[in-house]
Amino acid sequence: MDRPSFLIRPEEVESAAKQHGVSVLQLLPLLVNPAKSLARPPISKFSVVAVGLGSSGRIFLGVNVEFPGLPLHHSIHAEQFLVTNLTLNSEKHLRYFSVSAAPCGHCRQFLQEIRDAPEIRILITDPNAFRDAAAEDDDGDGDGFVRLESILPHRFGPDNLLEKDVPLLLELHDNRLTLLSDSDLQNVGICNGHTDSDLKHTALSAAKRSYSPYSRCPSGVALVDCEGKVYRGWYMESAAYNPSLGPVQAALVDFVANGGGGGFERIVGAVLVEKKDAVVRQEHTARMLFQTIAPKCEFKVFHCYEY
Ligand SMILES: O=c1ccn([C@H]2C[C@H](O)[C@@H](CO)O2)c(=O)[nH]1
Ligand SMILES: [Zn+2]
Repeated sequence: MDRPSFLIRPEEVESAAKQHGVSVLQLLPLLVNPAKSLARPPISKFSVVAVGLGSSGRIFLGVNVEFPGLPLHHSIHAEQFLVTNLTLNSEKHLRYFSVSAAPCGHCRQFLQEIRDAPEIRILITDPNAFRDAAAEDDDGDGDGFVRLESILPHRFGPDNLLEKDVPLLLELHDNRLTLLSDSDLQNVGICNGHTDSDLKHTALSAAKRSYSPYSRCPSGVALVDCEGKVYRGWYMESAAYNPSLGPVQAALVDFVANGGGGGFERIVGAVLVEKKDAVVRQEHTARMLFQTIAPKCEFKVFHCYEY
C-alpha cells in the first residue's frame, strides 16, 4: 500500500477498497502502517497514526507531532490531529477510526466533544492493546471495532457543562466576532506577498469557527510559509480543560497536512486573533511556541470583539 495522503476523497476511498478487496471499514486499519512516516515524533521516536472515516465518505489521517525545546504537553496527539483535520475540512461527523496504539486518556477525553461520542467505534491495530481486555469488539459483530464508551465509561463531557442545543466540536457554528475598526486594517506590512490584513482576516475567519463553549474565548491563527502559502487553525476546547488544543497547534495541523512535508522553520509569518481582555488568552503561549519552532517567524496579534 502506498503512503496515503491526509485527506482521501470518496472516489479514491472506493477504488482503494476495491483494489484491496476489502470494505471501506476494513481499509482504515490497512492505511495505518503506510502513514507512519508522516508522523513527526523527534522526541519519542514513537509514531502514532489515526485513520478516520468521516460521514461524507472521506478518509482523514492524523499523526503525532512533537516539538523539541518545548514542554511535552504542547505535543499534538494523532487522535487530536485527526479531529482537527476533520474540523478544518468541515467534516460533520466521525463514526469510525483506526489507530496504531491504544488512545491515551487525554485523547479519549478530547473525543468527548464530538456528538454521540460514546458511539464512536475504534479499531486499535496494536495486537497487544487488548490482549486481556474484556472490551474487545464489545458489540459482538466481529468487525474488531470497539465503542469509545467501552474504553471510557462514566464519561465527563459536554453534557456536564453545556445546554443540549449548544453546537459541539464538528457542528456548524459562527462566533460573532469582528475586528476593531476599518482604520485598523490599513497597516499593510507585507509578509511574503500577504498583507497583514489578508492574514488578519484569515485568522479572524478561523477564530469565528473556534470551539470554545466553556471559556467563550475563541481564537484563530493564520500562518504563511516561505513560499507564500497560507494555513489556518482555531482553538478547540475540552470540557475537562487540559486536553484542549491551542490555535497554533491547530494551524500546525494544516501546515503538516498541506505544507508539503517541510520543517516548521519554513513558517515566516503568523497572526493570532483573539478577544481583548479574554479570560483565556493565547498570545503568550503562541509567541513562545513560534520563538521555539520557527525563530524567524514574524508574529502579530490582533484583537477582536464579540457583537
Ligand atoms: O493517544 C496517544 C498516545 C500517545 N500519542 C503520542 C504522543 C507522543 O507524541 C507519543 C508518545 O506518547 O505518542 C498519541 O499520538 N496518541
Ligand atoms: Zn492521546
